[in-house]
Amino acid sequence: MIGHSHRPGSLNRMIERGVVDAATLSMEEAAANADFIFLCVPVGNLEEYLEKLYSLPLKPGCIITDVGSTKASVAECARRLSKPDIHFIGGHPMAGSERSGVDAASTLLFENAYYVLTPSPDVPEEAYSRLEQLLAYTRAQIVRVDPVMHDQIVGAISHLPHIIAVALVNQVCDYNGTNGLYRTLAAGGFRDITRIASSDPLIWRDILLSNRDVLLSLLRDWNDEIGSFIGLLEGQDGEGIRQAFEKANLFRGELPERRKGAITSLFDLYIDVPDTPGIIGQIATELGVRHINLSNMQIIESREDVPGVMRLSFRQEADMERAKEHLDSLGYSVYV
Ligand SMILES: NC(=O)C1=CN([C@@H]2O[C@H](COP(=O)(O)OP(=O)(O)OC[C@H]3O[C@@H](n4cnc5c(N)ncnc54)[C@H](O)[C@@H]3O)[C@@H](O)[C@H]2O)C=CC1
Ligand SMILES: O=C(O)C(=O)Cc1ccc(O)cc1
Repeated sequence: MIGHSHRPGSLNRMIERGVVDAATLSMEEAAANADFIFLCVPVGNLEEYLEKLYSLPLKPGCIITDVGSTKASVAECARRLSKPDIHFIGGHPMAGSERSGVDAASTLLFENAYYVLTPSPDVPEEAYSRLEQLLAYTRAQIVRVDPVMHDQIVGAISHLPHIIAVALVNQVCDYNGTNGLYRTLAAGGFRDITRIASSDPLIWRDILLSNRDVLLSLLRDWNDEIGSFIGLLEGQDGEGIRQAFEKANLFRGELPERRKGAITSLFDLYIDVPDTPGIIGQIATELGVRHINLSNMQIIESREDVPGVMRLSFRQEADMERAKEHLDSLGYSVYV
């Protein structure tokens, strides 16, 4: 497997982390003789990369795919460029995080996640199954979807929530300008539900612009939803509020529980610990020596001399379970 990046620093990190066998600054060199080419650049750079690739003498039968978060624009570009012996199959692994760069790479990232493929009708079944077989190594579940429908669905379940998270954080940030207590008290749950607001600004600029029409329509619907809450409050309509929560509870209760989705869930453990100096380091070391990957840790109540509750967040359920077992055995009170 050959990695290509335009940044020399990334090449060393790819090799050091064992993500690729060889790395090069030359796209031509990386693409020559490839059976599969994965484009993992921001959505706004996909077209320029596709154009460069289609102008090269690629291996006949080569499959080009991408991992971009929108699928309609790249599908349209590939349709325009199409060549008989080169097959483009758009892809979107629906897992990831707010982190970026090769240092965020993980072999388990796509395990049990949905991986959407959006082949155009003229892609031969033989080529589609070759890509499917390769992706089987990620242990993701492949789902075949039309690119336009993909953008509508992912717009609603991933892109719109990112906009809402950013708008919510920015609204509170503006209030905080007048009274710094907003930031202090926004610890905990507010931080959790707005995690995705920390996503990479340039990656998300491209995603939102690429899915602009879908998002404009979704945002108008969002305005209506918020407008209806304004109406309920203005009319002091308690029954309407109850019904809105009940409808949401019902639909949310039907969501698949422990499955990776377009927005990654974290698996949390809570431990009763005294808030003493060094406690965070002590627990992190315990988990580190057992190679248990921790995503985040936080003391929720941190007044001096009062027992604190520490929250440990894991990206993998298995890591959370191993951590619980180990910390239990050390005598900590651990809650899921
Ligand atoms: N972050 C996530 O969780 C997910 C991201 N995606 C998609 O994956 C793609 C890559 O995103 P991430 O891996 O998050 O970002 P990343 O920042 O880790 O990777 C982007 C790569 O593109 C390179 N790059 C940036 N600007 C470039 C330019 N002008 N020309 C050439 N290369 C350039 C960067 O050097 C970097 O190697 C995006 O299309 C994104 O929509 C898809 C699923 C999940
Ligand atoms: O941080 C998260 O949970 C994400 O939302 C990750 C993500 C980002 C972009 C995608 O197209 C899919 C998943």
